[in-house]
Amino acid sequence: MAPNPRVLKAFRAMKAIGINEDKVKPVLKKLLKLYDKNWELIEEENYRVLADAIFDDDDSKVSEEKENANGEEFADEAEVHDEPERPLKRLRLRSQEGQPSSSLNISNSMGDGTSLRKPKLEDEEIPDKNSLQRSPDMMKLQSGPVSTQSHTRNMGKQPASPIHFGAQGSPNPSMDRSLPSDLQSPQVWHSYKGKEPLLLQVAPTEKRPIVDRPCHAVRFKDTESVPIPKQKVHDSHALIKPKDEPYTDDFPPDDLPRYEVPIAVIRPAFPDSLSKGDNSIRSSLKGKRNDQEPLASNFVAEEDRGDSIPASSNNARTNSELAAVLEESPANLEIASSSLGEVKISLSCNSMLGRPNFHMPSQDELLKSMQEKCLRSYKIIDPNFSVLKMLKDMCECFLELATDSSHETQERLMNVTTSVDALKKSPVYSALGVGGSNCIPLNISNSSIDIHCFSQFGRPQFPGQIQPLSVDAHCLNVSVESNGGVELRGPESHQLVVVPQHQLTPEELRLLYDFNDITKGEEIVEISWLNEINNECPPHFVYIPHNLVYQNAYLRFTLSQIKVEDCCSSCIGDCLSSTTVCVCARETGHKFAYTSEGLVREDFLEDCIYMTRDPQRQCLLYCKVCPLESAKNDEILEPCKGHLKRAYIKECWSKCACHKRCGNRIVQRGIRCKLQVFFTSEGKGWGLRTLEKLPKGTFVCEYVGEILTNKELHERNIKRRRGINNERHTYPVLLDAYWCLKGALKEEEALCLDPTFYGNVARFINHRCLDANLIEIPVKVETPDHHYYHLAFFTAREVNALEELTWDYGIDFDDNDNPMEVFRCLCGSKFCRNMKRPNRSKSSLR
Ligand SMILES: C[S@@+](CC[C@H](N)C(=O)[O-])C[C@H]1O[C@@H](n2cnc3c(N)ncnc32)[C@H](O)[C@@H]1O
Repeated sequence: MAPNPRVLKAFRAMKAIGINEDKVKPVLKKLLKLYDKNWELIEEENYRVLADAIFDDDDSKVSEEKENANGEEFADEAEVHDEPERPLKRLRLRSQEGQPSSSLNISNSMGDGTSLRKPKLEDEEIPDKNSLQRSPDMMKLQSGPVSTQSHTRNMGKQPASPIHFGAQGSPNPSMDRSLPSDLQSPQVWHSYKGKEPLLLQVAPTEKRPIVDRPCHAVRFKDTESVPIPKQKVHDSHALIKPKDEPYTDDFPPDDLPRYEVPIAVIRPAFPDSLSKGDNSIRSSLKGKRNDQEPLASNFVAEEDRGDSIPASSNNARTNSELAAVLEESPANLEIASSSLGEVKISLSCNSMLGRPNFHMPSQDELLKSMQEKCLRSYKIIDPNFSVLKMLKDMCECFLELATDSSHETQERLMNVTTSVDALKKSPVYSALGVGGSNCIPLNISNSSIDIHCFSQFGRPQFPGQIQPLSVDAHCLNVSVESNGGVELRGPESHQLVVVPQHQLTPEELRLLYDFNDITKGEEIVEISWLNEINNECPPHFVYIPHNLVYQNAYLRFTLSQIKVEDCCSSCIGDCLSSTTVCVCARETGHKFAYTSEGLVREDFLEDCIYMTRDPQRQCLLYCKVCPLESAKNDEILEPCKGHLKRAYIKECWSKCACHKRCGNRIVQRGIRCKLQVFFTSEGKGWGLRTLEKLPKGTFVCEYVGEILTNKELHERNIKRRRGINNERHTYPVLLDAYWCLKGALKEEEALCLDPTFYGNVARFINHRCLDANLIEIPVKVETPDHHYYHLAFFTAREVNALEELTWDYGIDFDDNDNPMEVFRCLCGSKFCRNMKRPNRSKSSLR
C-alpha cells in the first residue's frame, strides 16, 4: 500500500528540523490516536504539535530511565510518562537547553552570608544531559517569535506592576488560533491537557536564534505545593508547574542548577482572547487556581480592571511570584520571588551566542570583573561597592515594591488618569521631557511627580511614602514629593542628590534630569553632579564643549592664515613617533610638549609651574596701552599692571598632515578623565573632582566659555555687580599671554573667556592659592594668532581619585580694583594669600 502522503509530509517536515523517521513514527501514531486522526491539528503551524510531542517523548524517556534507575519508589509515576507530557513543561526545559551557558542565574542567597532558604526542587524537572544536547536545528525550532509576541498589550497602558513587562511586540493575535477551537472551552482544555499548542512556532523559514526567547530556566519552589495560575498557559513565556507534580525536599546535586522552573509567572495581562472576549476561559482558569493565587495574577487583573475579572488581593502574597522584564534582545531580565522572601534575578544575554571562544566563567570571576567595571566605568566611587550587594538591593527593592506598596500602587494608578492631563499642561512636563513613550508620570498633584525606572541596579530610595510606580529603561529615578522635595538616584545608587524643598523651576528639573551627565552628551565622557551637603542644584548654564564668540571678539581661523611653516604638512601618522621633530614642536624648544602616554612632558610642566608660582621666575610683560585698563573706562588711564609671560603648547591641527590621533593632539580631543561636579563641604559652593587617579601632567579640561572682548566683559561685570551680589560668580579669564607683543591692542583683539552663561565643567573649578593641583597652560590649536588660544588645565602633580581639582586664579586679594569679584578664600592652603590678611575690610569680601 502506498504510504499516506500526509505521513510522508510529516516525516519530511520533521526531517527538515533534524528528527528522523524512527522517532517520528511512534509519536505520530500516538498523536493520531489521541487526536482521533485529526490531521489538521497535527499539521497546524508546521507540525508544531508533533515536534513538541517528540521532544516530550524524549524527555519522558530520559525521565523514565532516571526514575528506573532511582528504584521502585517512582514506579507508580512511571506510568504517567506514557501520556504525552505537557508542552509547557517541555518549553521550560527547552529554555534551559538553549540557554544554560548564556544565562546568569543569581538567587538571593548570593553568598553574602544572609542566604535565603534554598528553594526545593522537583527531581523530575531537573534537566538531563540529553536534553541539553539537542541538535541546533531542534533548538532553533523552539525559537519562534515567542518573545516578540507576548504580553505587550499593556504597553500602551501604564503597567500596574513596578516591573516593565515586555519591551516590545504586540498582542498575540494568534492566541485563539493557536488553540483548536474546541480547546477553548474549559472542559476540553482539561481533556487535552498536555496538548495545548505552544505559542512557539515550528517555522523553519524563521529560524531566530534561540535566545530570542526569554530564559525560563529557573525553578522556584516553595515549601508548600503551590498551584499554578492556569491562565499563564496562554502566555508563550509562561512556565507553569504541572499541578500534580509533587515537590520534594531534595536539594539538587551541586552540578545541577538549583532552580529550574518558577512556580508562578507574573504576566502583565491575559492575551486578548482571555482578557476581553472570552471570560469563560479566564474564569475557568481562575477557578483552577486555589486561594493561594500569586500576587502576579493580581497585577494582571489590576491592569485589566476595566474590562475583566477583578483581582483577588487576598492571599496575594502567599505564593511565589515572578516578574519578567523582557527587554529587547540582546538581554532579558527576569526577577522572581517567593513568599519566603526568595528573590531570583535572571539575566539572559544572547550576545555571546555564536562566539567560538565562549566559555562559562566562574561566578567569582564574573563578580570580580563586574565589580571592576562598575568602579571603573560607572563612576561608582564608594570603595565598599559590591556587585553582590547591588543585586541584593535589587532583590530587596523588588520585594518591597511587590509587597508593601502594591495597594498603594494600585490606588495611585487610579489617580493617574486625572492627573496626567494636568501634568501635560504643565511646563514641568516638557521640562522633564517625560512626554515620550518611555517615561510614564504616574502621580501628579500638588507638584508631585513620580518618575521611575529600573534601568539601574541600585535600590532606589524614595522619600516619604513615595514609591516608584512605573518603569522606564532610559529615565532617571526622579521622585518629587508633594512638598517639592526630591530625591534622585541614578545608576550609582549611593549617589544621593538632595534637591530643594520648594517648587522646582523648569531649570532645576532640567538639571535633575541631567544629574548623570551635566554635559548633556556634549563631551565624550559623562560628567555627573552630586550634592551630598544640601539642597542646592548646580547653577543654570548652557554646557558648551568649545569656546563660542559672544559678539565682537575677532578670531581669525582662516586656512590661508596658517602658513606652511606653522603646520606640519609633510608629517605622516603620529608626529611623536617620527624620528624628526615636526614644525609644531618648534615653539616648545623643538621638543613635543606631550609624551607618548599623552601627558605633558615633565620638564615642560615644571617650567610652566614655576613660571606661574615662583615670583622669582615670573616674567611680567607690560603693555603700552593695556586693554585691561582701557576697559575700565576710568577718567585716568592707569598703566599696565603686567601680564604673565607663559610657555605654551602648539598642537598639530587640521592643516597638518598627521593623523587625527597624533600624539601632539591632546586638548583638541576633549575631556577624557572621569570627573564629577560636586558640592564642596568647605563653603566654596560647587567644585570639580576627579573620580580616578590622575598622573602628573594629565590633561583634565579646557577653560571653555564665551569669547568676549575685554570691553564686553567689563560691561558684564558692571551689570553683575548691580545684580544680586551674594551669588557665586564664575571667574572670567583674560587671554592675555601675548598682549605685550604688539603694543597697543585693538579692542576686539583683547579677548577673555566668560563661562558664566555658556561654559564647560571648568566653570566649577575652585581657586586654591599657590599649591593648586591644576596648572593652566595656553595651547594653540587652530591659529598661530597670539590673541586667541585655549586655556587648558593639566595636573601639576599626581591627583588621587575623589580629590578636588583646583587652580590658582592668580587673585590679588588686596586689589580692591580687581575687575573680578573677590571672595573670602577658603582654599585651605597653607600658602593662602587671603588667610594672611585677617584684617582685610569685610566689605570688600563676600
Ligand atoms: C569659577 S567659580 C567656581 C565654582 C563655584 N564654586 C560655584 O559654586 O559655581 C568661582 C567662585 O567659586 C567660589 N570660590 C572659588 N574658590 C574659592 C575659594 N578658594 N574660597 C571660597 N570661594 C571660592 C567663589 O564664589 C568664586 O567666585
